[in-house]
Amino acid sequence: GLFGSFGGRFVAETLMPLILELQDEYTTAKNDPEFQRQLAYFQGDYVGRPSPLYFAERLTEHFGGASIYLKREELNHTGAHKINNCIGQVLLAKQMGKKRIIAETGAGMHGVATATVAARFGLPCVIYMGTTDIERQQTNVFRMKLLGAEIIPVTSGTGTLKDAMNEALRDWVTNVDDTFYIIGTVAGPHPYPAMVRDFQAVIGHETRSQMLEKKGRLPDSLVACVGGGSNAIGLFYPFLDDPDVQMIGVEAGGKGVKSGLHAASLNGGTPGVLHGNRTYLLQNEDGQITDAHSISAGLDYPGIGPEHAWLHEQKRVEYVSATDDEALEAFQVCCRQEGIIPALETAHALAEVAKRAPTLPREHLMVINLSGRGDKDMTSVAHHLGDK
Ligand SMILES: CC/C=C(/N=C/c1c(COP(=O)(O)O)cnc(C)c1O)C(=O)O
Repeated sequence: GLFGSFGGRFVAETLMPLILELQDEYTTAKNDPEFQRQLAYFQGDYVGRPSPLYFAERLTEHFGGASIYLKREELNHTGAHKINNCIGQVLLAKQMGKKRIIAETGAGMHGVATATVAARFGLPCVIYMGTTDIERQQTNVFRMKLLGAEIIPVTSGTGTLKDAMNEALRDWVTNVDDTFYIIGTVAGPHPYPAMVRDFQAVIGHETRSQMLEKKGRLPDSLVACVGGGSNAIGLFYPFLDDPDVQMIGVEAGGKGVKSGLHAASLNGGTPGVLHGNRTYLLQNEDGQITDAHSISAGLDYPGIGPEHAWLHEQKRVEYVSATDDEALEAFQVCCRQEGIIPALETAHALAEVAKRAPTLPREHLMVINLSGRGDKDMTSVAHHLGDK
Protein backbone atom coordinates (compact mmCIF):
# COMPACT_ATOMS: atom_id res chain seq x y z
CA GLY A 1 0.00 0.00 0.00
CA LEU A 2 2.79 2.35 -0.81
CA PHE A 3 2.98 5.32 -3.15
CA GLY A 4 6.74 5.64 -3.25
CA SER A 5 7.66 6.22 0.39
CA PHE A 6 4.14 7.47 1.18
CA GLY A 7 0.99 5.66 2.31
CA GLY A 8 1.29 2.40 4.26
CA ARG A 9 -0.48 1.40 7.48
CA PHE A 10 0.42 3.15 10.70
CA VAL A 11 -2.36 1.84 12.93
CA ALA A 12 -2.87 0.18 16.30
CA GLU A 13 -2.41 -3.59 16.21
CA THR A 14 -6.05 -4.04 17.26
CA LEU A 15 -7.09 -2.61 13.89
CA MET A 16 -4.94 -4.92 11.77
CA PRO A 17 -7.35 -7.88 11.55
CA LEU A 18 -10.15 -5.61 10.29
CA ILE A 19 -7.81 -3.75 7.92
CA LEU A 20 -6.65 -7.05 6.42
CA GLU A 21 -10.26 -8.28 6.17
CA LEU A 22 -11.22 -5.00 4.46
CA GLN A 23 -8.30 -5.31 2.05
CA ASP A 24 -9.37 -8.86 1.10
CA GLU A 25 -13.00 -7.79 0.73
CA TYR A 26 -12.04 -4.84 -1.45
CA THR A 27 -9.61 -6.81 -3.61
CA THR A 28 -12.38 -9.36 -4.26
CA ALA A 29 -15.01 -6.68 -4.91
CA LYS A 30 -12.80 -4.93 -7.46
CA ASN A 31 -12.90 -8.04 -9.63
CA ASP A 32 -16.44 -9.15 -8.74
CA PRO A 33 -18.89 -8.49 -11.62
CA GLU A 34 -21.85 -8.57 -9.21
CA PHE A 35 -20.30 -5.91 -6.94
CA GLN A 36 -19.43 -3.76 -9.97
CA ARG A 37 -22.96 -4.19 -11.33
CA GLN A 38 -24.48 -3.07 -7.98
CA LEU A 39 -22.07 -0.12 -7.85
CA ALA A 40 -22.96 0.95 -11.41
CA TYR A 41 -26.67 0.58 -10.69
CA PHE A 42 -26.59 2.92 -7.68
CA GLN A 43 -24.20 5.35 -9.39
CA GLY A 44 -26.73 5.57 -12.23
CA ASP A 45 -30.24 5.44 -10.81
CA TYR A 46 -29.52 6.73 -7.30
CA VAL A 47 -26.63 9.18 -7.65
CA GLY A 48 -27.65 10.28 -11.15
CA ARG A 49 -24.40 9.56 -13.01
CA PRO A 50 -22.93 10.31 -15.48
CA SER A 51 -22.50 13.90 -14.31
CA PRO A 52 -22.40 16.37 -17.25
CA LEU A 53 -19.18 17.75 -18.67
CA TYR A 54 -20.49 21.25 -19.31
CA PHE A 55 -18.81 23.84 -21.57
CA ALA A 56 -18.79 27.02 -19.47
CA GLU A 57 -19.17 29.51 -22.33
CA ARG A 58 -19.59 32.58 -20.09
CA LEU A 59 -16.59 31.76 -17.88
CA THR A 60 -14.59 31.10 -21.07
CA GLU A 61 -15.57 34.50 -22.46
CA HIS A 62 -15.05 36.19 -19.09
CA PHE A 63 -11.46 34.95 -18.73
CA GLY A 64 -10.80 35.34 -22.48
CA GLY A 65 -8.48 32.37 -22.88
CA ALA A 66 -8.76 28.59 -22.47
CA SER A 67 -12.00 26.72 -23.19
CA ILE A 68 -13.39 25.90 -19.74
CA TYR A 69 -15.33 22.72 -19.03
CA LEU A 70 -17.00 21.98 -15.68
CA LYS A 71 -17.35 18.37 -14.51
CA ARG A 72 -20.65 18.74 -12.69
CA GLU A 73 -20.16 16.66 -9.52
CA GLU A 74 -22.33 19.19 -7.72
CA LEU A 75 -25.30 17.73 -9.60
CA ASN A 76 -24.89 14.34 -7.95
CA HIS A 77 -27.46 13.33 -5.32
CA THR A 78 -26.51 15.14 -2.03
CA GLY A 79 -24.64 17.85 -3.97
CA ALA A 80 -20.99 16.77 -4.15
CA HIS A 81 -18.58 14.03 -5.27
CA LYS A 82 -18.59 12.41 -1.80
CA ILE A 83 -21.51 10.09 -2.62
CA ASN A 84 -19.41 8.28 -5.28
CA ASN A 85 -17.17 6.93 -2.49
CA CYS A 86 -19.98 6.35 0.04
CA ILE A 87 -21.93 4.06 -2.32
CA GLY A 88 -18.84 1.88 -2.83
CA GLN A 89 -17.98 1.69 0.87
CA VAL A 90 -21.53 1.01 2.08
CA LEU A 91 -21.79 -1.90 -0.37
CA LEU A 92 -18.59 -3.30 1.17
CA ALA A 93 -19.97 -2.75 4.68
CA LYS A 94 -23.10 -4.74 3.76
CA GLN A 95 -21.00 -7.52 2.23
CA MET A 96 -18.92 -7.70 5.41
CA GLY A 97 -22.06 -7.95 7.53
CA LYS A 98 -21.30 -4.76 9.45
CA LYS A 99 -24.15 -3.43 11.59
CA ARG A 100 -23.10 0.19 12.18
CA ILE A 101 -21.63 2.99 10.06
CA ILE A 102 -19.38 5.80 11.33
CA ALA A 103 -17.72 8.68 9.51
CA GLU A 104 -15.92 11.98 10.01
CA THR A 105 -16.96 15.19 8.29
CA GLY A 106 -15.76 18.75 7.91
CA ALA A 107 -17.87 20.47 5.26
CA GLY A 108 -20.70 18.10 6.06
CA MET A 109 -20.89 16.87 2.47
CA HIS A 110 -19.27 13.56 3.37
CA GLY A 111 -21.41 13.41 6.49
CA VAL A 112 -24.57 13.91 4.45
CA ALA A 113 -23.47 11.40 1.82
CA THR A 114 -22.70 8.83 4.55
CA ALA A 115 -26.03 9.46 6.31
CA THR A 116 -27.73 9.13 2.91
CA VAL A 117 -26.30 5.69 2.10
CA ALA A 118 -26.83 4.55 5.71
CA ALA A 119 -30.52 5.48 5.41
CA ARG A 120 -30.84 3.85 1.98
CA PHE A 121 -29.20 0.62 3.23
CA GLY A 122 -30.93 0.58 6.63
CA LEU A 123 -27.85 0.95 8.86
CA PRO A 124 -27.50 3.13 11.98
CA CYS A 125 -25.03 5.94 11.42
CA VAL A 126 -22.82 8.09 13.68
CA ILE A 127 -21.04 11.13 12.25
CA TYR A 128 -18.18 12.90 14.05
CA MET A 129 -18.02 16.63 13.32
CA GLY A 130 -15.92 19.42 14.85
CA THR A 131 -17.83 22.17 16.65
CA THR A 132 -16.21 24.82 14.42
CA ASP A 133 -17.60 23.04 11.37
CA ILE A 134 -21.02 22.42 12.98
CA GLU A 135 -21.21 26.20 13.30
CA ARG A 136 -20.23 27.02 9.70
CA GLN A 137 -22.05 24.19 7.88
CA GLN A 138 -25.41 24.24 9.68
CA THR A 139 -27.58 23.27 6.71
CA ASN A 140 -25.62 20.03 6.40
CA VAL A 141 -25.94 19.37 10.14
CA PHE A 142 -29.73 19.58 9.78
CA ARG A 143 -29.68 17.42 6.63
CA MET A 144 -27.73 14.70 8.49
CA LYS A 145 -30.31 14.72 11.29
CA LEU A 146 -33.19 14.49 8.79
CA LEU A 147 -31.45 11.48 7.26
CA GLY A 148 -31.39 9.77 10.65
CA ALA A 149 -27.71 10.14 11.58
CA GLU A 150 -26.47 10.81 15.11
CA ILE A 151 -23.96 13.66 15.13
CA ILE A 152 -21.24 13.67 17.79
CA PRO A 153 -19.72 17.15 18.24
CA VAL A 154 -15.92 17.14 18.59
CA THR A 155 -14.48 19.91 20.75
CA SER A 156 -10.81 18.89 20.77
CA GLY A 157 -8.13 20.79 18.84
CA THR A 158 -9.55 23.33 16.41
CA GLY A 159 -12.90 21.52 16.22
CA THR A 160 -12.42 20.81 12.52
CA LEU A 161 -11.86 17.85 10.21
CA LYS A 162 -8.61 16.56 11.75
CA ASP A 163 -10.22 16.41 15.20
CA ALA A 164 -13.33 14.71 13.85
CA MET A 165 -11.16 12.09 12.15
CA ASN A 166 -9.25 11.49 15.40
CA GLU A 167 -12.52 10.73 17.22
CA ALA A 168 -13.87 8.55 14.40
CA LEU A 169 -10.66 6.48 14.47
CA ARG A 170 -10.99 6.07 18.25
CA ASP A 171 -14.59 4.88 17.87
CA TRP A 172 -13.51 2.45 15.15
CA VAL A 173 -10.71 0.90 17.27
CA THR A 174 -13.24 0.42 20.10
CA ASN A 175 -16.03 -1.06 17.95
CA VAL A 176 -13.99 -2.84 15.37
CA ASP A 177 -16.25 -5.93 15.13
CA ASP A 178 -19.64 -4.44 14.19
CA THR A 179 -18.62 -1.05 12.77
CA PHE A 180 -17.57 0.05 9.29
CA TYR A 181 -15.71 3.38 9.07
CA ILE A 182 -16.54 5.13 5.79
CA ILE A 183 -13.49 7.38 5.40
CA GLY A 184 -14.43 10.38 3.25
CA THR A 185 -11.17 11.16 1.51
CA VAL A 186 -7.96 9.51 0.26
CA ALA A 187 -6.47 9.38 3.76
CA GLY A 188 -6.18 6.63 6.35
CA PRO A 189 -4.30 3.33 6.38
CA HIS A 190 -3.98 1.19 3.23
CA PRO A 191 -6.30 0.18 1.50
CA TYR A 192 -8.35 3.34 2.12
CA PRO A 193 -6.41 5.84 -0.07
CA ALA A 194 -6.40 3.43 -3.03
CA MET A 195 -9.99 2.28 -2.45
CA VAL A 196 -11.42 5.81 -2.18
CA ARG A 197 -9.43 6.80 -5.28
CA ASP A 198 -10.89 3.87 -7.20
CA PHE A 199 -14.45 4.80 -6.19
CA GLN A 200 -13.85 8.44 -7.23
CA ALA A 201 -12.09 7.54 -10.50
CA VAL A 202 -15.54 7.30 -12.11
CA ILE A 203 -15.17 11.10 -12.44
CA GLY A 204 -12.08 10.83 -14.64
CA HIS A 205 -13.33 7.86 -16.63
CA GLU A 206 -16.51 9.74 -17.56
CA THR A 207 -14.55 12.94 -18.32
CA ARG A 208 -12.30 11.04 -20.69
CA SER A 209 -15.13 9.58 -22.77
CA GLN A 210 -17.16 12.81 -22.64
CA MET A 211 -14.26 14.95 -23.91
CA LEU A 212 -13.40 12.41 -26.64
CA GLU A 213 -17.06 12.45 -27.70
CA LYS A 214 -17.30 16.27 -27.68
CA LYS A 215 -13.90 17.27 -29.04
CA GLY A 216 -12.37 14.07 -30.41
CA ARG A 217 -9.34 14.36 -28.13
CA LEU A 218 -8.20 14.38 -24.51
CA PRO A 219 -8.35 17.55 -22.36
CA ASP A 220 -5.14 19.62 -22.15
CA SER A 221 -5.40 20.29 -18.40
CA LEU A 222 -7.36 19.18 -15.35
CA VAL A 223 -7.88 21.42 -12.29
CA ALA A 224 -9.28 20.34 -8.91
CA CYS A 225 -9.22 21.59 -5.33
CA VAL A 226 -7.36 19.40 -2.84
CA GLY A 227 -8.40 18.86 0.76
CA GLY A 228 -7.57 15.22 1.48
CA GLY A 229 -7.49 14.90 -2.32
CA SER A 230 -10.30 12.53 -3.32
CA ASN A 231 -12.11 14.61 -5.97
CA ALA A 232 -8.75 15.59 -7.50
CA ILE A 233 -7.33 12.06 -7.70
CA GLY A 234 -10.69 10.82 -8.98
CA LEU A 235 -10.45 13.22 -11.92
CA PHE A 236 -6.68 12.80 -12.46
CA TYR A 237 -6.20 9.04 -12.03
CA PRO A 238 -7.50 7.79 -15.40
CA PHE A 239 -5.20 10.29 -17.13
CA LEU A 240 -1.96 9.69 -15.19
CA ASP A 241 -0.47 7.71 -18.08
CA ASP A 242 -1.35 10.41 -20.63
CA PRO A 243 1.76 12.61 -20.36
CA ASP A 244 0.26 15.50 -22.37
CA VAL A 245 -2.60 15.96 -19.88
CA GLN A 246 -1.48 18.55 -17.34
CA MET A 247 -2.86 18.30 -13.80
CA ILE A 248 -3.17 21.08 -11.25
CA GLY A 249 -4.17 20.46 -7.63
CA VAL A 250 -5.24 23.56 -5.70
CA GLU A 251 -4.63 23.62 -1.94
CA ALA A 252 -6.22 26.01 0.54
CA GLY A 253 -3.88 28.99 0.89
CA GLY A 254 -5.95 30.51 3.71
CA LYS A 255 -4.46 33.90 4.55
CA GLY A 256 -1.47 33.05 2.36
CA VAL A 257 1.02 30.19 2.73
CA LYS A 258 3.66 32.61 4.10
CA SER A 259 1.23 33.72 6.83
CA GLY A 260 1.26 30.26 8.40
CA LEU A 261 -2.56 30.39 8.40
CA HIS A 262 -3.39 27.93 5.62
CA ALA A 263 -4.05 24.26 4.86
CA ALA A 264 -1.48 23.82 2.09
CA SER A 265 0.03 20.56 3.30
CA LEU A 266 2.22 20.08 0.22
CA ASN A 267 3.28 23.66 -0.39
CA GLY A 268 3.61 24.50 3.30
CA GLY A 269 4.23 21.13 4.95
CA THR A 270 6.77 18.34 5.37
CA PRO A 271 6.66 14.49 5.33
CA GLY A 272 5.23 12.77 8.40
CA VAL A 273 2.62 10.31 9.64
CA LEU A 274 -1.02 11.22 10.27
CA HIS A 275 -4.23 9.19 10.45
CA GLY A 276 -2.56 5.94 9.57
CA ASN A 277 -0.46 6.92 6.59
CA ARG A 278 2.81 8.65 5.76
CA THR A 279 2.27 11.78 3.72
CA TYR A 280 2.92 15.53 3.80
CA LEU A 281 1.47 17.47 6.66
CA LEU A 282 1.58 20.69 8.63
CA GLN A 283 3.79 20.07 11.65
CA ASN A 284 6.26 21.91 13.83
CA GLU A 285 9.90 20.87 14.30
CA ASP A 286 8.86 18.51 17.11
CA GLY A 287 6.45 16.71 14.77
CA GLN A 288 3.36 18.17 16.46
CA ILE A 289 0.55 18.74 13.97
CA THR A 290 0.01 22.49 13.56
CA ASP A 291 -3.42 24.02 13.08
CA ALA A 292 -4.75 24.34 9.54
CA HIS A 293 -6.76 27.33 8.43
CA SER A 294 -9.20 27.71 5.54
CA ILE A 295 -12.40 29.58 4.81
CA SER A 296 -13.66 26.21 3.53
CA ALA A 297 -14.28 23.42 6.05
CA GLY A 298 -13.63 20.68 3.49
CA LEU A 299 -10.07 21.88 2.78
CA ASP A 300 -9.33 22.77 6.41
CA TYR A 301 -7.13 19.72 7.00
CA PRO A 302 -3.39 19.60 7.85
CA GLY A 303 -2.75 16.46 5.78
CA ILE A 304 -3.17 15.22 2.23
CA GLY A 305 -3.66 11.84 0.56
CA PRO A 306 -0.37 9.92 0.20
CA GLU A 307 -0.83 9.44 -3.56
CA HIS A 308 -0.76 13.24 -3.93
CA ALA A 309 2.46 13.40 -1.89
CA TRP A 310 3.95 10.91 -4.33
CA LEU A 311 2.62 12.70 -7.45
CA HIS A 312 4.09 15.92 -6.04
CA GLU A 313 7.52 14.32 -5.63
CA GLN A 314 7.24 12.77 -9.12
CA LYS A 315 6.29 16.22 -10.44
CA ARG A 316 3.41 14.59 -12.39
CA VAL A 317 0.95 17.00 -10.82
CA GLU A 318 1.51 20.71 -10.13
CA TYR A 319 0.20 21.71 -6.70
CA VAL A 320 -0.62 25.39 -6.22
CA SER A 321 -2.72 27.20 -3.66
CA ALA A 322 -5.51 29.78 -3.58
CA THR A 323 -6.19 32.10 -0.65
CA ASP A 324 -9.52 32.60 1.14
CA ASP A 325 -9.97 35.92 -0.68
CA GLU A 326 -9.12 34.50 -4.11
CA ALA A 327 -11.65 31.71 -3.52
CA LEU A 328 -14.35 34.20 -2.43
CA GLU A 329 -13.73 36.24 -5.58
CA ALA A 330 -13.91 33.18 -7.86
CA PHE A 331 -17.03 32.05 -5.99
CA GLN A 332 -18.80 35.28 -7.01
CA VAL A 333 -17.58 35.18 -10.62
CA CYS A 334 -19.00 31.64 -11.01
CA CYS A 335 -22.35 32.74 -9.58
CA ARG A 336 -22.59 35.82 -11.80
CA GLN A 337 -21.21 34.36 -15.04
CA GLU A 338 -22.62 30.83 -15.04
CA GLY A 339 -25.52 30.94 -12.58
CA ILE A 340 -23.81 28.17 -10.59
CA ILE A 341 -23.22 28.60 -6.83
CA PRO A 342 -20.15 26.43 -6.12
CA ALA A 343 -18.99 25.13 -2.74
CA LEU A 344 -16.22 27.22 -1.15
CA GLU A 345 -13.91 24.22 -1.56
CA THR A 346 -14.63 24.15 -5.29
CA ALA A 347 -14.08 27.92 -5.52
CA HIS A 348 -10.37 27.30 -4.83
CA ALA A 349 -10.11 25.38 -8.11
CA LEU A 350 -11.98 28.19 -9.87
CA ALA A 351 -9.53 30.72 -8.38
CA GLU A 352 -6.67 28.88 -10.12
CA VAL A 353 -8.68 28.90 -13.36
CA ALA A 354 -9.00 32.69 -13.02
CA LYS A 355 -5.20 32.92 -12.86
CA ARG A 356 -4.37 30.36 -15.54
CA ALA A 357 -7.13 30.48 -18.20
CA PRO A 358 -6.36 34.02 -19.47
CA THR A 359 -2.79 32.98 -20.27
CA LEU A 360 -3.92 30.12 -22.56
CA PRO A 361 -5.32 29.99 -26.12
CA ARG A 362 -8.99 29.17 -26.79
CA GLU A 363 -7.88 25.80 -28.23
CA HIS A 364 -6.64 24.76 -24.77
CA LEU A 365 -9.28 22.46 -23.24
CA MET A 366 -9.35 22.92 -19.44
CA VAL A 367 -11.56 20.74 -17.21
CA ILE A 368 -12.42 21.82 -13.64
CA ASN A 369 -13.93 19.45 -11.10
CA LEU A 370 -17.02 21.22 -9.83
CA SER A 371 -16.82 19.13 -6.67
CA GLY A 372 -19.84 20.52 -4.85
CA ARG A 373 -22.61 23.09 -4.63
CA GLY A 374 -22.53 26.07 -2.31
CA ASP A 375 -25.90 25.98 -0.51
CA LYS A 376 -24.06 24.91 2.66
CA ASP A 377 -21.91 28.06 2.52
CA MET A 378 -24.59 30.75 2.26
CA THR A 379 -24.31 32.14 5.80
CA SER A 380 -20.52 31.83 5.79
CA VAL A 381 -20.19 33.72 2.49
CA ALA A 382 -22.70 36.36 3.59
CA HIS A 383 -20.60 36.88 6.71
CA HIS A 384 -17.32 37.15 4.76
CA LEU A 385 -18.76 39.39 2.02
CA GLY A 386 -20.25 41.57 4.71
CA ASP A 387 -16.66 42.29 5.74
CA LYS A 388 -15.84 43.55 2.22
C1 LIG B 1 -13.87 14.01 4.33
C2 LIG B 1 -14.06 15.38 4.83
C3 LIG B 1 -14.18 16.38 3.74
C4 LIG B 1 -15.36 16.97 3.34
N1 LIG B 1 -15.46 17.70 2.18
C5 LIG B 1 -14.50 17.99 1.40
C6 LIG B 1 -14.75 18.61 0.10
C7 LIG B 1 -13.70 18.77 -0.81
C8 LIG B 1 -12.29 18.38 -0.46
O1 LIG B 1 -12.22 16.98 -0.24
P1 LIG B 1 -11.34 16.08 -1.25
O2 LIG B 1 -12.07 16.04 -2.55
O3 LIG B 1 -11.29 14.73 -0.61
O4 LIG B 1 -10.01 16.75 -1.36
C9 LIG B 1 -13.95 19.31 -2.06
N2 LIG B 1 -15.19 19.70 -2.44
C10 LIG B 1 -16.22 19.59 -1.58
C11 LIG B 1 -17.58 20.05 -2.04
C12 LIG B 1 -16.03 19.04 -0.29
O5 LIG B 1 -17.10 18.94 0.54
C13 LIG B 1 -16.62 16.82 4.07
O6 LIG B 1 -16.62 16.50 5.25
O7 LIG B 1 -17.68 17.04 3.44
